[in-house]
Amino acid sequence: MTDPNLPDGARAVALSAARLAYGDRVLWDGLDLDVAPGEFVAVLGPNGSGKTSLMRVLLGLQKLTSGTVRIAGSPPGRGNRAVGYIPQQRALDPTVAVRGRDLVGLGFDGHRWGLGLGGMRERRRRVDTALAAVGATAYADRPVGLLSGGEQQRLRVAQALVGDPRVLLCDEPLLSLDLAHQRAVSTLIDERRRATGAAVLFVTHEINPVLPLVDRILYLVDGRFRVGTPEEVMTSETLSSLYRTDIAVVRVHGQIHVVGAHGHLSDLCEDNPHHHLADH
Ligand SMILES: Nc1ncnc2c1ncn2[C@@H]1O[C@H](COP(=O)(O)OP(=O)(O)OP(=O)(O)O)[C@@H](O)[C@H]1O
Repeated sequence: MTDPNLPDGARAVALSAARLAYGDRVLWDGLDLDVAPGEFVAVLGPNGSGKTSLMRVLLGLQKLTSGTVRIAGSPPGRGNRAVGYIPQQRALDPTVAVRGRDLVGLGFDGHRWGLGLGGMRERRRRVDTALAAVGATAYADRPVGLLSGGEQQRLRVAQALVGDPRVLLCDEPLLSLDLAHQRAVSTLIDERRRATGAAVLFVTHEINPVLPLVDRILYLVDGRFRVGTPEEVMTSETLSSLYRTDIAVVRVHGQIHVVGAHGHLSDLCEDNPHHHLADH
């Protein structure tokens, strides 16, 4: 938990009394969330509960209906370079001819190095390092449209990391990656937050692949939410109260399984990784 006496700039993310509504539809209200540097917060919830909308608020693409939001002490938006973003996976059109290396370079542009010779050299060095970190060096010069979904996703991770963000927003970044690359990408994100103190907000439908990394969970359901450690949030009592129905949370071999009493909770999805493919 963040020290309440910390100044705003010492918090990676500070949401206070945040409310987001589209017309009559309230996605969340009274949301207070301080994320400390280096903290890993998983954002969970069924389809439509407002996880991506939260990312959009933190990116400055969506205004809060009321309340305040600060990223590293400043308002979110284009001028705030503290944020790296790994968007939801969407396959790129095969005709996209931009090279992976250039895609990653976009994540660096606008940073403090300028375009002088030294800046260009630094840019190249950083891009090479980021490409190597995600294992994408071998295909960095190929057109991204021709790469597989998993290869494209690894480039997006490199793009988000190349600018050394203080906050890393990840919207289901493991989707479409095979198990080995899921591990590689989660390890990379984890190493980065430990090395640089970047805070991580990680939207996911599947908590188990990242459970060992998670400090706290923000669980959103139908306008209600709970923030706490996995031990506090992932309990039958808390989830039953959030979903307003009987839910059993079972821990098996260090994994968490969520079972709805009437089998209608596929949206919970820890046991059903396929549901969201239909939505995006
Ligand atoms: N600009 C908008 N105007 C009106 N409604 C919107 C807008 N953006 C999102 N919504 C609605 O807000 C709700 C939350 O959407 P959001 O994408 O944040 O959910 P999510 O939790 O990320 O869902 P999923 O798990 O399906 O990705 C949805 O019902 C969506 O239709």
